Amino acid sequence: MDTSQYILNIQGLAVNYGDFQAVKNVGFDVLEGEIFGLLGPNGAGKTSTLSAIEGLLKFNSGTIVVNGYDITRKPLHAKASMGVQLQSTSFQPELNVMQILQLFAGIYGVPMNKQRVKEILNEINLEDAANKKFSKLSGGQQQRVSLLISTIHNPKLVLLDEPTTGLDPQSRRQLWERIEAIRDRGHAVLITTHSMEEAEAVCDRIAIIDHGQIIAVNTPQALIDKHRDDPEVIAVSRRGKVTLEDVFIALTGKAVRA
Ligand SMILES: Nc1ncnc2c1ncn2[C@@H]1O[C@H](COP(=O)(O)OP(=O)(O)OP(=O)(O)O)[C@@H](O)[C@H]1O
Repeated sequence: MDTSQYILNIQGLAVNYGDFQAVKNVGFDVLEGEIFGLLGPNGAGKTSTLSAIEGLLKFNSGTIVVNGYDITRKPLHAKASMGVQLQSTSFQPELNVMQILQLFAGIYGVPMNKQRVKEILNEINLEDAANKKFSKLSGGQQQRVSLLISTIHNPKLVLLDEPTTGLDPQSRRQLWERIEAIRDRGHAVLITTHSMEEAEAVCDRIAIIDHGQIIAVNTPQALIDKHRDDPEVIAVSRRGKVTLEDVFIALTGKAVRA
């Protein structure tokens, strides 16, 4: 495959906290125009992997290349190629949406006058929110604003850490459509989620990580097809239909993680 299609390439990634190996020899690629899901039980190593990609965490070995830039050797270029969805708590609650968008546009060096802010809020059906304080928006509206900010500088790679947690079904579906729209504009999207329904619905490919190691990478459907007849999958499947969640539980075990 033409390696220029890889927006993110990770090889041999290891993250240790003291003597504890949280991420072991992790490798995967995210391609231009795909939504890639990183799935795993609590404590599997998803956030550690994401933090390493974001340049927030010094990793012990391996390479991470974003848009052709090695995160260790060319951190500024690599970071400029990424958009990270910040948690709602990262925003100043006293600022209104217009001020927040202009603040982040300024940080990224993107020209953004009031007219442009209104236009992009219009695109996400939030035209009435410009003068509202961020803290007064609903959870779904806050997520839409933070998704918008993650793409404000048109990054090649967008990193979304559990973007729909806590949203009602309508807001969740609307956010899925927005994430797909980001993909369809040619961005690569890396998403973590605990919702297998979400992964099945929006991810083009997924990787399952457990105890710091990647144990499967494929399209959701290919993983279901590959494992549908496994005795462990049949044992956990409910109501006769094999889902991605059944495969996930069969591969990672039924035990609840601490
Ligand atoms: N700063 C730290 N110091 C020590 N151990 C840590 C630290 N951060 C994470 N860990 C441990 O590393 C492992 C991986 O954690 P990580 O947060 O990457 O998992 P995760 O897959 O994102 O989990 P979750 O789904 O619960 O968010 C866990 O066992 C966690 O307890």
